[in-house]
Amino acid sequence: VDLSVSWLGLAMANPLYNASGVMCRSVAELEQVRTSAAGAVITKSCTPQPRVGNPEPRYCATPLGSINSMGLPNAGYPYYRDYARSYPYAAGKPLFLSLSGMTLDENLDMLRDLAAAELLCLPEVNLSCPNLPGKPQLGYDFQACSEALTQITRVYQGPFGVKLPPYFDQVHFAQMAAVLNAFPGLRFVTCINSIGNGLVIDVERESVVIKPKDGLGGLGGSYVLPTALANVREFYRLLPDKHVVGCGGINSGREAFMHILAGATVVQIGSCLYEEGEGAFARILDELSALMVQKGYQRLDDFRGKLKTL
Ligand SMILES: O=C(O)c1[nH]c(=O)[nH]c(=O)c1I
Repeated sequence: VDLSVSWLGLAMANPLYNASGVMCRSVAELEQVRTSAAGAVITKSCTPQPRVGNPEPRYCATPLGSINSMGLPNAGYPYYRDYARSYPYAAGKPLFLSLSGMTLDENLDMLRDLAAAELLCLPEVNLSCPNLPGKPQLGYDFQACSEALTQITRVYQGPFGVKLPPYFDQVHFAQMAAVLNAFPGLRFVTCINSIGNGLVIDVERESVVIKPKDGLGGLGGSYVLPTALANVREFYRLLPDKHVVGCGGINSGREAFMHILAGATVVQIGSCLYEEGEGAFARILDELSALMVQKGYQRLDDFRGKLKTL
């Protein structure tokens, strides 16, 4: 079967890569992804200066997924920009740069520099970090998103994307789509970021499992799959001129198939990659291929976006 994807002027051998935040904070980790079976690489969301992030424990895996309140620990924008400078684009795996400034000005400063650097990587602007105490998720403030995107498209004229939080209301889907459709330069949306502010409890210890925010953190893994699929399908319908990147709950070829059936052009793995390591890429791709063979599909376009309704 042919797992290749052609989008945004990029050619990918397969639709699978890491979700920002997982296996992507250091060059060593980024190289682990790049030299794995993954079809692309994305960096950890960054701020202009390095950040230590929240106190530990700040990540915990559970049978149904994960909870994290990392607090945007990262090596700082220059570190990732320099990686992007020396990145071997000719090897055929695109590089995405995730940006998550603490303020709009921080995002504009990073994007201005990125525009001037004329690199082949593509920005994914994070509108949805749920773990910065006192900071609301920009993605839930439609007016603020519209203003931010207006300024972003002024300083960055190239193709870019945004990482969205999950939405849970059809009016919100429509309102956010109306904001996003006003920006032709915005070429993709990544749905979804973790479901913010969940609470995991350890019965034996009668305690929360992560330190920040008295235990509140973003949920990932199987917990979020139906919500992720809903966000992919709704934005696939509402943003006809843009791509949707699927993220959330992909543990096997079956969930990757679901995301693509719902309309995703490419898909990212987070919790599963964190727990299993880079071998997850080859395993999931093999499972997706086997499923396609079973169903008689030759390529991803044979079923992408063709989820049936009743
Ligand atoms: O806590 C984090 O670093 C984090 N964690 C997430 O689950 N999503 C995000 O966008 C971020 I920036």
